[in-house]
Amino acid sequence: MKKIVFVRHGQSEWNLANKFTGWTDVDLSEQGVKEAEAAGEILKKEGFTFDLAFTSYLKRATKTLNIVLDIMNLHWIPVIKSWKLNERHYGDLQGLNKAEMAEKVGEEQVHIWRRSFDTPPPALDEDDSRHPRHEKKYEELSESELPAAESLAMTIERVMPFWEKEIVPKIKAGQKIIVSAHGNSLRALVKHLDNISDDEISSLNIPTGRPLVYEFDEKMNVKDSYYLGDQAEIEAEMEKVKDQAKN
Ligand SMILES: O=C(O)[C@@H](CO)OP(=O)(O)O
Repeated sequence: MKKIVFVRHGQSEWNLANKFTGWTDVDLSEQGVKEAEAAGEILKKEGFTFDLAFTSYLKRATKTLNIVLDIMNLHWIPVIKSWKLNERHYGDLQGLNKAEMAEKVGEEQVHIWRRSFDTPPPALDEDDSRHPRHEKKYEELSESELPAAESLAMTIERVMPFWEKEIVPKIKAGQKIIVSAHGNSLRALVKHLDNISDDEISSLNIPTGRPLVYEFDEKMNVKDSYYLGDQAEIEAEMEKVKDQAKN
């Protein structure tokens, strides 16, 4: 049986502060470290092992992966990092509080920014210091690849080719893989794997630090998918993500 494990990074400092984060490179919170440790523990307990890992360029995902691999004593496996697994770029909203914004512009508007399929948030100006063109870690990106704000649809356009080209062939070759990424880059993947419509994807929320397993048949059809851990707790965490912009 071919499998892959996805994990959204543990709670970040800005998840804790309820701020739009996107490509802002914030650290894990104390609770986020604990969530990453719990992810490693449950993967170990359930008998998972990996021979290859993927993560983004953002430290909340790379640190989560390092903690998981540390607990599983898998420091030695190759880790492939790509900006293509980064969180969706949240444009000019990055740094703003979600609930405060809902108070200001209304919950409906914030819901559109957070969960609509193809409406991007307001874009960053090119000379804004938060624009990725000013960061060394994105110097490999071409002009057309550098985002100033992304919708989920735009995120899908960079995540899915990476999935097809870099990850799927390795699953097919029998490699056991873990991907440590982000709420919206993982929503892009889950949308594809579960064949979720553009409308329905708006109600999908991914909790932090919970391993999500996908099982495939030989033709890479999804046979099963499930979160590891207490299902009631996981449901409650998904609801909390959904309600972040409630004031
Ligand atoms: O702020 C962000 O980058 C993401 C993930 O934390 O938020 P949201 O769930 O609102 O898309």
